[in-house]
Amino acid sequence: MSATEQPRLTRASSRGATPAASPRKQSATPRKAARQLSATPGPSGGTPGARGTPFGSAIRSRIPATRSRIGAGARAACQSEPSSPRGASSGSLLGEDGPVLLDELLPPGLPGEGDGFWAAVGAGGGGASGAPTPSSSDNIRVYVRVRPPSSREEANGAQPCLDVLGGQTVVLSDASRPDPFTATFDRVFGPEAGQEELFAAVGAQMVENCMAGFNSSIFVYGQTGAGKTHTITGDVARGEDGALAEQCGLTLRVFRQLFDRITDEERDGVRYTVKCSYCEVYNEELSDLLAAPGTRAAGGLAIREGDAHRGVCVEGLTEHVAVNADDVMALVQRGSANRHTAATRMNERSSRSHSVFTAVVEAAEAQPDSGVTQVRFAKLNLIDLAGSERVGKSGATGEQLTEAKSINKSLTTLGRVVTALTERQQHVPYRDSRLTFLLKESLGGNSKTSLVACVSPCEDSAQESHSTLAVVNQDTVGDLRALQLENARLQRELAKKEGTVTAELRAALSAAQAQAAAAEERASTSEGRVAAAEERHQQLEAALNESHSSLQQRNAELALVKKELEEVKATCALLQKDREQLIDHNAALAERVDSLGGGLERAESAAQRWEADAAAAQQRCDTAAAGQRAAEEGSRSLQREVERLGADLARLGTELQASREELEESERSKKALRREVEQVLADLRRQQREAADSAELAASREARLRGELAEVNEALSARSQRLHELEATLATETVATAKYRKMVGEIGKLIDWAQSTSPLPPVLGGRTSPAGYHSSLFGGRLSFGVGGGSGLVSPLAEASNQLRASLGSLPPSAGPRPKATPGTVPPSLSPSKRLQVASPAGRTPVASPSKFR
Ligand SMILES: Nc1ncnc2c1ncn2[C@@H]1O[C@H](COP(=O)(O)OP(=O)(O)OP(=O)(O)O)[C@@H](O)[C@H]1O
Repeated sequence: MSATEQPRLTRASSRGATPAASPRKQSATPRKAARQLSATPGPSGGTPGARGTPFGSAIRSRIPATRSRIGAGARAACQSEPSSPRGASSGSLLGEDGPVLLDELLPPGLPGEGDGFWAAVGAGGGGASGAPTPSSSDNIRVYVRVRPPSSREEANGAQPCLDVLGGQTVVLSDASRPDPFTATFDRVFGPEAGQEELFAAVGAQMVENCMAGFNSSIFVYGQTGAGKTHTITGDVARGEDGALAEQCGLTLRVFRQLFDRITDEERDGVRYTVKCSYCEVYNEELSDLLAAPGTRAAGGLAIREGDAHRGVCVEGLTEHVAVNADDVMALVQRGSANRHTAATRMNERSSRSHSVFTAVVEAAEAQPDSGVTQVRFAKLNLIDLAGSERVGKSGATGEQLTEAKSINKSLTTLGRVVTALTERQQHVPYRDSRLTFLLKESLGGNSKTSLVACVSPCEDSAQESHSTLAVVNQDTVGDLRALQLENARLQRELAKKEGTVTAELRAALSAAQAQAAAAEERASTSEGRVAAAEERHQQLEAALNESHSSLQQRNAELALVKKELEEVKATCALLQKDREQLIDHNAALAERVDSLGGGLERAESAAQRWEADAAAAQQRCDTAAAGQRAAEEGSRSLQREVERLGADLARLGTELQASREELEESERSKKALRREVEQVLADLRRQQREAADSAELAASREARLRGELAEVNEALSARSQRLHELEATLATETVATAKYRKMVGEIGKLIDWAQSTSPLPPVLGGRTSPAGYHSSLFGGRLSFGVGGGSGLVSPLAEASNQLRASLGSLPPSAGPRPKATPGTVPPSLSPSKRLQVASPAGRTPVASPSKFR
């Protein structure tokens, strides 16, 4: 097995797998080998190799011869297309910056359009003179499929322009070029070829490649409406009995066979897991066609270059475990419904994106001798490329124009990548487009690729068909160059070997000649000896000839051995690496086995259960991932809610702070108020105490006053009695006083009369007095005061005045009250008058005289 054919056996299982194929795996059991060898023959007659040696030695051994023929054919093809110089017949496409010619999409530096850059395929034929030469490549095979004319084309009376010759050659007769264009491929399928035929030739081989551990891809390429989706997907409806529809495409057929093979292998104790993903590249954006609705990442998914084991990975791309072909189809149908499609002039439902359906097939096999579980991975990609189109013809504008530019750009990059790979250039521009970066592992290295170029049979699509056939053919030059280099190297090696062999032969010849000379010398001594010498000479000559031819044979064998040695060395290097890893792993395992001891068996059976659970868990994981994404969305909206609540909270916090301050302020005022209230209460209590004291005082004063009043009343009643007595006396005396006054009055009158010059005496007691005196009824004071002598005051008046003085404020006696003289104050009223004058207006005097009444 050559280094490039090393199956891609990658990661070790968690229980200690060997990362690479072990020698045991490569030399399949007779049963498996028989099964593999009996698989569908390769498209160009090759038989799939035994397990671990796909595209077996039969194919490999005939490659050099075939290649040299391809080289010659290709050169002839390139030179025999004078009628189609670059650009002259190219269709106009639209590049990033406007219309570009089709041939500008071809890799630079290549000769004319007869060159192809897809794989080591048959060279483009050189028109009538071109001798089509089929070829095969280990890693890339190119097929052409010519679809039947569509009803639209038939209705338009379109003329056919393609002929298929011998199953490998296609001849395009285009009115726009004088000579027909001829190209040869691994296989050409005519309009009559059905889906099953295509699968048998293309799909079945890919399944075998995948089962042998190679990354395998099928691309469908071609003009829009040429039949790519029909070829890769087709009609996925199933009959009532579960039978496939006649027009069912490659995908369902491939997976049906893959699961049949898995079932077979599982009988031998190998456990398989198939995880599928489905994505599309649309306008250079990668999106998951199986993502739950509403979870598609804006701006597309990111592609990362993972570690050596994981390779390229797409972040966030969902993987779905499939256990049979129906599961796969359900996924394909679900994803296809999410693809970007649009109605174009060429196709009612034209795919506007590149879609990549990937199944990662994982095989885990426990090694009975070591207990190590070997895990192998292989990827199977089914790629439906968006249709290349001539913008002018398709009439694309706006969004469709952008799509067309993006599609054409990524197809150009795909071509450049393939060229770089086949020319073994140091830099391969994988990263120039999403599609090539995504498919990095499936394009280079050990991967096996089949390309199906789809073309329309009708003349109105002749230019597009010509472009398609030219593009898929371009790789011949790369392969030719590689072959030329290889050829030169072999020539140099042969020359070197020939030099060595010639020298050896010359040495042998001269040794033989020396021997012959010696023999001749010896023979000359004797006749008999001469004859013997001659015989010996003939023998030596025969031996020399024999050794010469044996040397030539050895030389040829040496070249083969050397080549094999190189392959073996490369394999050994890989095996050595694997061995070292295995040794490391075994050491770790041995340690683990020691430590696990008797628990190993239990662990093994538990591990088997875990493995069984793993698939279910994976499915749960997928569901959980979808759930998680939904939860993330929920969490994002919660986050927004939280932020909104946060803002509310902040606002409430501010309000709370303000309220707190207000509260503190009100607390302070409350405290002040409380203090005031306490103060008021204290005052009140003090006043109450004072009031109580006052009340007590007042009560005692009242009691005292009451006592005094009682005493006064007593005294009053005594005095009243005395007064009554005195009044009685007064009454008596009043009468006497009246008489006395009358008498005094009359005396006064007499005095006045006596002092006057009046001759007539005053009337006294109703009679005229001689001195003109008269009686007057004026008060006693005047009467008593008249004359100004106290000797005139009666004893009664004096007693009355004394009584009044002792009573102070007593009201005038019930006796007759003297009339006031104007300008004087009656002495009986003066005390009360004084009190009233001293008190404020409207107020009751402090000591009411009422109680003394
Ligand atoms: N080999 C075939 N046999 C019968 N019908 C076919 C065949 N190839 C294509 N068709 C029909 O032609 C039409 C266009 O084919 P399809 O959609 O596969 O084209 P396409 O290359 O995928 O186009 P686009 O790039 O626009 O998506 C479909 O109706 C399909 O059924």
